Amino acid sequence: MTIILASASPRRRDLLTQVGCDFVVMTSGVVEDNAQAVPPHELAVLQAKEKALDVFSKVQAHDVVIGADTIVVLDGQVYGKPVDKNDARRMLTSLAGKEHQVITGIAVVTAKEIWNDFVVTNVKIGDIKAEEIEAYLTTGEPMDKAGAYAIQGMGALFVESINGCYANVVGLPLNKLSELLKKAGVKLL
Ligand SMILES: Cc1cn([C@H]2C[C@H](O)[C@@H](COP(=O)(O)OP(=O)(O)OP(=O)(O)O)O2)c(=O)[nH]c1=O
Repeated sequence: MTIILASASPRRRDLLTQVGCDFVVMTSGVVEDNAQAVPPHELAVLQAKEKALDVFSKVQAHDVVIGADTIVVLDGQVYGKPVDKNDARRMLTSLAGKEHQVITGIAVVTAKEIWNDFVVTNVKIGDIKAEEIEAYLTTGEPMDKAGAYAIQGMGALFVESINGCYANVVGLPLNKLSELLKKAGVKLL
């Protein structure tokens, strides 16, 4: 049995490595569509499942595949990764001074069953000056992150408080993952 992380995200690799998991990475060919007409938590779960199932179709039947999808939700509106600098500017401007939700959908797929769930973390962004947004954009950090910020990077300068799982914001809710892996018969400890 091999544990396979169906993700191109370096953050997810780091988080899984942090908890001593022995795994390999295979990226899925799934194209995300955050405009689908389903509630945000369902969207995250749906896309996590799609990524995991796509990879599962290419591996051995006894393997275990983990997929995840992280989105930012502000007043019911879903923010994925920004398409360009203008999009990132728009996201950061609207997140400033408000609380939003970071939702990660997670799926663990085996030949027997698909276990899936999602985790919500509330994040309050403080007031940000326009010039700070411009300076942050020049770092390039926002571009591959949902909501255009990275709590684990310079984006931490904007985060006033969080309520909930930190790893969930970075892209992989480790406590929830452990719960799903146990159901699939995989123990990390
Ligand atoms: C909010 C936030 C998101 N992110 C990242 C985590 C995810 O990599 C990314 C959300 O995009 P995702 O579409 O969830 O993941 P991905 O495209 O990077 O990787 P894959 O689909 O192959 O698994 O945003 C941070 O790194 N820090 C943060 O604070």
